[in-house]
Amino acid sequence: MWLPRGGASWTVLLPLKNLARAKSRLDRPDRSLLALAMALDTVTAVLASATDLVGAVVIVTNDQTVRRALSRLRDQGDVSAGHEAGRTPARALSTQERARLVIVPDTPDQGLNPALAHGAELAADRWPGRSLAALSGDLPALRTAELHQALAAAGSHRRAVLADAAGTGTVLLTATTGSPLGPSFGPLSHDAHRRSGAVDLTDALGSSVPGLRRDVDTVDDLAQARHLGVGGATAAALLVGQAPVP
Ligand SMILES: Nc1nc2c(ncn2[C@@H]2O[C@H](COP(=O)(O)OP(=O)(O)OP(=O)(O)O)[C@@H](O)[C@H]2O)c(=O)[nH]1
Ligand SMILES: C=C(OP(=O)(O)O)C(=O)O
Repeated sequence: MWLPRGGASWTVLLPLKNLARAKSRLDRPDRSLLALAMALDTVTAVLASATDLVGAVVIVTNDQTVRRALSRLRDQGDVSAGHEAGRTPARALSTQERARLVIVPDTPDQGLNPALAHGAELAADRWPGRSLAALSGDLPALRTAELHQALAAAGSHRRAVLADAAGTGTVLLTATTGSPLGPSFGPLSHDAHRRSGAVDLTDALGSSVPGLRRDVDTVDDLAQARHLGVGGATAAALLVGQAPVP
C-alpha cells in the first residue's frame, strides 16, 4: 500500500463492530444503515488529515458490508452524497489520501479491546516507530482539524485519552512509540484509561473539538451530532430514513 514519504507520526486504529449488532442503543430501525454511514464519515474525516501527520488508517472489522463500503471509498473516492446544513461539503479525497486505508480482520473477534490490541500489534509490526491513535468509529460530526488538534496535544505524552461528550467514555486513546496502547474501552472507560496512566486531554481540548467528542450511541446523541453538522454519508442515510414509505 502507498504510504507518505518520510515519517508520518501516527497510525490511526478504527474498530468497527458487525453491523447486525452495532448501535443497539440507537432506537431507530435504520441503526445498521446509520452505523455504516457514521463510520464512513468518521473514516473520511480521518483520511482528509495531513499525510505527513497520519500514515495508515487501519480499520479492524469482520463485517463484510463494512469492508466492501470502505474498499469502495479507498478505490473509488468519496461516497458521501451530500451534507447537512452547518457543515461545508466534504471535499473529494485525493488518491493518496484514500490509499492509506487498510482494512484488517478482527481476528480475535472477542470484543472491542481485543480488536484494538490486535490492530495495535499489527500496526507496530508493519509501521514501527509510529505512534498509535485508537479512535471511535461513530463520530459523524468529526472535523479533520479537530483530529489534528487532538493529535498535536497527544503527541507530547506517552499515553493520552480524550473523553466523549458525556465525559465518561473514550473517543480517542493514544500511545507514542514504544508505549502500550492499553485499551480499556467500555463503561466508564475514560476514568479507566486515566487510572492506567493515560494523560487526560479533555480539559485542555475542552469545547474546541465538539465533533471529535460527539460519539453517537442514542437518538439524543444523533440530534446533537446533527446540530454540529454531520458528514455526507450520514446526511444521505438520514434522508433515506425520511423517505416516504412507498
Ligand atoms: N471490531 C470491533 N469493533 C467494535 C466492537 N465493539 C464496538 N466496536 C466499535 O467501537 C466503537 C465504539 O462502539 P460502541 O459505541 O461502544 O458500540 P456500538 O456497537 O457501536 O454501540 P452499542 O451496541 O450501543 O454498544 C465503534 O466504532 C464500534 O463499531 C467489537 O467487538 N469489535
Ligand atoms: C466503548 C465505548 O463507547 P460507548 O461508551 O459509546 O459504548 C467507550 O466510551 O469506551
